[in-house]
Amino acid sequence: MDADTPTDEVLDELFATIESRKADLPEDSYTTTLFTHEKGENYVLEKLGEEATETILAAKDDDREELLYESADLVYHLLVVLSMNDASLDDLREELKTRF
Ligand SMILES: N=c1c2ncn([C@@H]3O[C@H](COP(=O)(O)OP(=O)(O)OP(=O)(O)O)[C@@H](O)[C@H]3O)c2ncn1[C@@H]1O[C@H](COP(=O)(O)O)[C@@H](O)[C@H]1O
Repeated sequence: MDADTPTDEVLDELFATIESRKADLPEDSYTTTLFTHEKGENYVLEKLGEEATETILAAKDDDREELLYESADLVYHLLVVLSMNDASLDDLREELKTRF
């Protein structure tokens, strides 16, 4: 693995950014719009479902590039849902580790 290969730190950095957005709610932030939407958590859950559907369609189309794009959207929205429910990326890691 060369120095440019992303590591799991990418997820840590992303989750830290999401948590920062939740705390500060800066303007001009898509993440802020998710935390403050008038429909509340339901809006983010709808987006999560949309991204899951888009990921499924990309996989069915055998479109690797699109699959990765939509998978990234899906992971991002899932991390927002975890943050909204006061769960962390480490909590998810712990749950996954129990399944080894
Ligand atoms: N990883 C993401 C990320 N992935 C997806 N998205 C947003 O999620 C939205 C997805 O909605 P849509 O699917 O409708 O948009 P789309 O993907 O362009 O369109 P489709 O082709 O998928 O239909 C888009 O507006 C994307 O910009 C993200 N927004 C932010 N991040 C990360 O969060 C950080 C903070 O972002 P801000 O809060 O906006 O500063 C950024 O630096 C990124 O690291």
